[in-house]
Amino acid sequence: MQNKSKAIQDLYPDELAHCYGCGKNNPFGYQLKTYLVGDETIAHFTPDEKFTALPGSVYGGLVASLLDCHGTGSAAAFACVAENIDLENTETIPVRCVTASLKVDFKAPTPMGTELELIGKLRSIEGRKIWVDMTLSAKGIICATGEILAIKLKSNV
Ligand SMILES: CCCCCCCC(=O)SCCNC(=O)CCNC(=O)[C@H](O)C(C)(C)COP(=O)(O)OP(=O)(O)OC[C@H]1O[C@@H](n2cnc3c(N)ncnc32)[C@H](O)[C@@H]1OP(=O)(O)O
Repeated sequence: MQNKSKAIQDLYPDELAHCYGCGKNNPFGYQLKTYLVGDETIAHFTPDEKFTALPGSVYGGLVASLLDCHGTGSAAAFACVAENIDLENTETIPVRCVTASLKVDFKAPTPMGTELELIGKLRSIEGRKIWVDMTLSAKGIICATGEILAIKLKSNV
């Protein structure tokens, strides 16, 4: 697999870049960015206090939504690699992945105001079904794990 200097979400065409979690064209959203590095994907996000659950820790819905968008971004990246799409030399990708299933396990409180690191690993690709395993960590401690089943849409709509 290849190293990637551009986020996979920045390769979505403009009309599909409004996702609240990861769309580069949504000024109100998180604009999460997933990078392919070797055979893994990586993303970072630093939550602020509006995402509070218990004082000092992050609301689980945010954790789930970060895993959701990192998962679909990772699935799109892994699908592109499997299809020999050269991510380094393209402006937009033809692959669209959406979440069919997302499982989150909360392992430890996710701290507020600390950069979170999301890592994705491809488990398998079977036709249009792409499974990705993920971790969300803070300062090297795994706060949550996620498993996503992303489905590659049939058309490019
Ligand atoms: C491009 C920018 C993307 C940004 C995305 C950001 C992340 C998101 O939040 S996406 C939004 C949340 N997700 C959605 O709204 C998706 C809603 N669901 C759907 O649209 C459809 O159910 C969809 C597209 C997932 C699948 O529909 P369709 O394309 O008709 O495929 P379908 O034939 O039903 O399923 C394909 C395969 O997946 C399997 N599958 C589908 N859903 C599930 C599920 N929940 N669990 C297990 N397997 C499933 C099916 O059994 C089938 O398997 P097989 O090929 O072996 O028979």
